[in-house]
Amino acid sequence: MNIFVVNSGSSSIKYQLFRWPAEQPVCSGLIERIGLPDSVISHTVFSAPAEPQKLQRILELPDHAAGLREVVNLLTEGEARVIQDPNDIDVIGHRVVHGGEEFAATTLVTPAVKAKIKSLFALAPLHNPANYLGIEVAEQLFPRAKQVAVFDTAFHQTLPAHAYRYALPAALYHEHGIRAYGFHGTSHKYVAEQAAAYLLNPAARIITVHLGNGSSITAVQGGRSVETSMGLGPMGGLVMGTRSGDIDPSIIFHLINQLGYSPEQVHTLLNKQSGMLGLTGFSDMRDVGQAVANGDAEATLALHLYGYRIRKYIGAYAAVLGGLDAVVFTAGVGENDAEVRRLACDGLAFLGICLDEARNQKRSRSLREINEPAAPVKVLVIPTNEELEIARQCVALLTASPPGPLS
Ligand SMILES: Nc1ncnc2c1ncn2[C@@H]1O[C@H](COP(=O)(O)OP(=O)(O)O)[C@@H](O)[C@H]1O
Ligand SMILES: CC(=O)OP(=O)(O)O
Ligand SMILES: [Mg+2]
Repeated sequence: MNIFVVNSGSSSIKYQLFRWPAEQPVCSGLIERIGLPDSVISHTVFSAPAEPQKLQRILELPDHAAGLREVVNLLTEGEARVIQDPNDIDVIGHRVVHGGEEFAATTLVTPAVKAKIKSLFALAPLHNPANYLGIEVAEQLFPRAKQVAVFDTAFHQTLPAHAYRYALPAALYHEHGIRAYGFHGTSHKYVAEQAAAYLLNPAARIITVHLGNGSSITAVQGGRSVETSMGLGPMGGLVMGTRSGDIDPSIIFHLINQLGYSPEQVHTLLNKQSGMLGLTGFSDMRDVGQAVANGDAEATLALHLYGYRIRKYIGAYAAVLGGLDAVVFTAGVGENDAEVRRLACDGLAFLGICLDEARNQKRSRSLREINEPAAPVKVLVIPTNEELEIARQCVALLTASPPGPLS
């Protein structure tokens, strides 16, 4: 069975092709800068034991449809070809960021599911429109494939009401669904399961720290999400690449009433111009690190603010869990940035979190422990793999109630 997983972002598409049941992908890739004249496709074909074959193309991809069409060409034509025809794809797994309260699990895409995803555009404006477009384009390009939606919010549907409700008039929840939903659930679930297996403890109390362009932190107990830092939409909580994370709501009214911002301008400010970009001029943590190395005082402050926010949440979530077995760092920043991990864990020895700086500095692409050997709490770096988790969930859905032969 060929499963193609699509993770459409606002300006990028990540993808992997799996020939199930092998969990090593046949190929994977990333399209960046969609909509700009110099879009970049980085495509890798895996053919172990040979070295992976990598190719990169810079071309103009005006939109996601053009991007996915180019991927289909790579899959079916030329030197990197891995399938004969788009009809060889049996299943497409789509990452969908916001699923509201409707979707606690992976689901087949139907017109009603698409309508629901569309109705949530306003709550996840950087993500759901791109996810929706990815589904529409995939339906055209792969007409024979089953389309499956895997929601970032699904893993967090286990949050208790005292965690997901806001202290607002109750009707806003009952009539309008205003509550915390939580995001990056596929990633938090994937790394929490890896950590529990590593600890040989399915009941483990784990804090998973997903630090990518968007960032969030989750408290997991016995494999279930019990608290998470993002709320109604993917804006609250930690400091991110371009999003502010937690702010006092009175700032919004000050911006509008005193400084003349329109609601749209505030929205753009908090989503696209804040976070590390707003503080330093750089949204990419590698650029921030370089600025810090060059002695930039604002960048140094921003990095401390970023680490401090994570530390504050780790303390809070240790209290939520009533103790702690492991802290897991994952995603682009969490997996690669030793200084961020050091700042996030600084001063937490009283909770049993003691980093071993030599282990923290080591680089590796697999699960590793970075705590002092005798420390009571494991601190782990675990590479996330949202695409693999999405493929697994597609298989689980389709084999639970098989609608017919799959391949
Ligand atoms: N070697 C590195 N050191 C520090 N940060 C890194 C490194 N590699 C990647 N990153 C960070 O990871 C971020 C992207 O993470 P990723 O998980 O791919 O995010 P997203 O899925 O949200 O695009 C980049 O913005 C960059 O800041
Ligand atoms: C939900 C979210 O913030 O996703 P990403 O990190 O991919 O932007
Ligand atoms: Mg991501």
